[in-house]
Amino acid sequence: MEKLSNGVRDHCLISDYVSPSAPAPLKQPFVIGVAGGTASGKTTVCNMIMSQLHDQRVVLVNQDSFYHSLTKEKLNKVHEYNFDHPDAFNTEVLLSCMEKLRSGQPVNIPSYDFRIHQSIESSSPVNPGDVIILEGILVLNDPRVRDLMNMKIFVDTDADVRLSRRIQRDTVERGRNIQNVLEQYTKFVKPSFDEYIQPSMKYADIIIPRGGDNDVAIDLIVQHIRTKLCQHNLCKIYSNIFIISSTFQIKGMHTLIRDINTTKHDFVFYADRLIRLVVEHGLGHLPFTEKQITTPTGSVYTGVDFCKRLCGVSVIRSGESMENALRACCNGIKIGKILIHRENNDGRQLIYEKLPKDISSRHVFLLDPVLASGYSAVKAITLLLSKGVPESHIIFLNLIAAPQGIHALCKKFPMLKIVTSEIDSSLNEDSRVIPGLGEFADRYFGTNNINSKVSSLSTNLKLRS
Ligand SMILES: Nc1ncnc2c1ncn2[C@@H]1O[C@H](COP(=O)(O)OP(=O)(O)O)[C@@H](O)[C@H]1O
Ligand SMILES: Nc1ccn([C@@H]2O[C@H](COP(=O)(O)O)[C@@H](O)[C@H]2O)c(=O)n1
Ligand SMILES: [Mg+2]
Repeated sequence: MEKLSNGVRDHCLISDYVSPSAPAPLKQPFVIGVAGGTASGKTTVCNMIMSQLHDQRVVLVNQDSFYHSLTKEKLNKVHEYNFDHPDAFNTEVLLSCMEKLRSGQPVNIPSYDFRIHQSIESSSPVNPGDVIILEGILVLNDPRVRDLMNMKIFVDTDADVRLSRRIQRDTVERGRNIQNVLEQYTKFVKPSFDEYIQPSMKYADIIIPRGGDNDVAIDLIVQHIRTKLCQHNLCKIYSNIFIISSTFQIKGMHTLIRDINTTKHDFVFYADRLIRLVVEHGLGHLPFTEKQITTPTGSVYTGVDFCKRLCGVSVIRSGESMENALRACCNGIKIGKILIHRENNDGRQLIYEKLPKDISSRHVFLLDPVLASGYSAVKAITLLLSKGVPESHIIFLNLIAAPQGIHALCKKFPMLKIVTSEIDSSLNEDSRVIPGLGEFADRYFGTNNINSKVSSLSTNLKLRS
């Protein structure tokens, strides 16, 4: 009899439990905010990102479009107007447009003419995208706007460079003379930068020094957006794939475990941290019953009772690396094993299995850190089904999944749940995940040698002879 880490014994029937409402899959658009001082290169960076992606699922919204039009009185005293103060923008309209885009509705974004300080008649229709980039000097200043964002970027360019660019741009493109630009800069632009824009840099997840000159930063952002687009597609097609929400901590752990130069010690440490997160997320998909308890203050607390008829099944060898995390969360959990031999790219043979006898009455966590083509996983899941485990009681936990594997499993087993931490781009000709991390088991258990390091490098990079 097994015991969960809360010490409660295994006594409940699965039918006592209700299914949890599944955490919302990644269906809402991914919103990226790009802030920075005037002429730091925000518009240039966003245009570069847009043209590199060349994808209509990515839409760009400029905060400039939401400037209040100046009344006649204000126009007469335009040199006294502060265009760099938060009140210069109609943030209510910006928020309502962003909400509409986020909920999948098209919007008309106003067009603004810097020469006449007015919104002009024609507005631009913007279709809802999977990724929305919102760019402008103050987009990180207002908490309501900030809260819409999944990723915040600040373009940080030297003030002298910005001033010289602004003089150039505003005299050529915005109908100003040098005298106007300098006066406005000293009176309003610089003080507002110091008061509102510079302090908003602390909210940024990414700071891009040198703006459009920083090819490396732009490449990274483009790559990240491509990943998000791929995830959006898969999550739109399948409701049974769950990606743990990405944070820069998680991205950092992935960066370490994927790096060919990471030592075994660090690989194990960071893989273990990620595995623990995936296991905890997977546990959130188990059914539960409502439960009331009394606290030491004599008050009643209404909570939930975990499902206790669980087991793990690890796919030897790499799946064994996930056993400790599962044991740490579910004290005394039974863990079965499956050994599957890869015969060629698409052939898989079941070599060995040892599973709990009563597995058909348990919720099963299938453990394998990398989902590539899905052939091994299909073999493992087919075995579990043949033992009487209901498809809906299988939760497949892994760290990295390739789109091919997700398609294969989600199509064949629509009731199965897959919980992963990142979806990679594809498979190479050898059916290995790319960018991937090489042979997980070899790196985790320290059985890789220099030759295998070189061979994994050559499959990933195609070394010149
Ligand atoms: N890396 C760069 N090198 C040279 N000029 C640049 C660079 N980035 C932007 N510019 C120019 O500087 C001006 C301001 O850039 P822009 O992207 O409009 O900044 P922002 O939107 O932050 O105000 C534009 O005229 C642009 O062409
Ligand atoms: N009528 C206007 C409206 C705005 N400005 C200035 O534009 C700057 C914001 O645009 P960036 O592309 O430079 O980020 C802001 O600093 C305002 O001073 C303006 O001059 N006239
Ligand atoms: Mg701009």
